[in-house]
Amino acid sequence: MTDPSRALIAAAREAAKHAYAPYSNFAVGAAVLLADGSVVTGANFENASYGLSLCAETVALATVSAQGRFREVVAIGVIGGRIGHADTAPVSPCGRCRQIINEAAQVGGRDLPVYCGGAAGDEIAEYRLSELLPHAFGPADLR
Ligand SMILES: O=c1ccn([C@H]2C[C@H](O)[C@@H](CO)O2)c(=O)[nH]1
Repeated sequence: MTDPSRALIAAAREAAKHAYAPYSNFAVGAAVLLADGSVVTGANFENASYGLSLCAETVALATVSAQGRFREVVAIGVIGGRIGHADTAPVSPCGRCRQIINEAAQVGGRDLPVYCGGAAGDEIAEYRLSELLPHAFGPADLR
């Protein structure tokens, strides 16, 4: 497969248009690439009870799971930035999302590439999940 980073960042930016982020005013989009080439997206979903807010990566991966496709994840793109600004600094997944991405990585048997971008601009930072979450706790620990 050709490098999917640009397509995933573009899909994540499209998804971020649907962020529900009236409290932080920070819109995040995530795009999950599946093995057959299809892409599932999500955006952050905030709540008046702030701590209940869900991140874009979590929303996207829960949607993938609800489609019965959690084992098929091959890469993830994430973007974020302040609403109404063209922020270019790449946003990388929060700690909780790294743990959730790790679940997909472990059940799918892939050290998932995570592409990080800003709301605008060409900069893409590329990581592997094992770099973002070394020595992770995961399914193997429960065996
Ligand atoms: O990896 C991240 C980090 C933050 N957010 C959201 C949570 C909150 O709605 C807003 C500001 O933290 O960004 C995500 O969606 N993903």
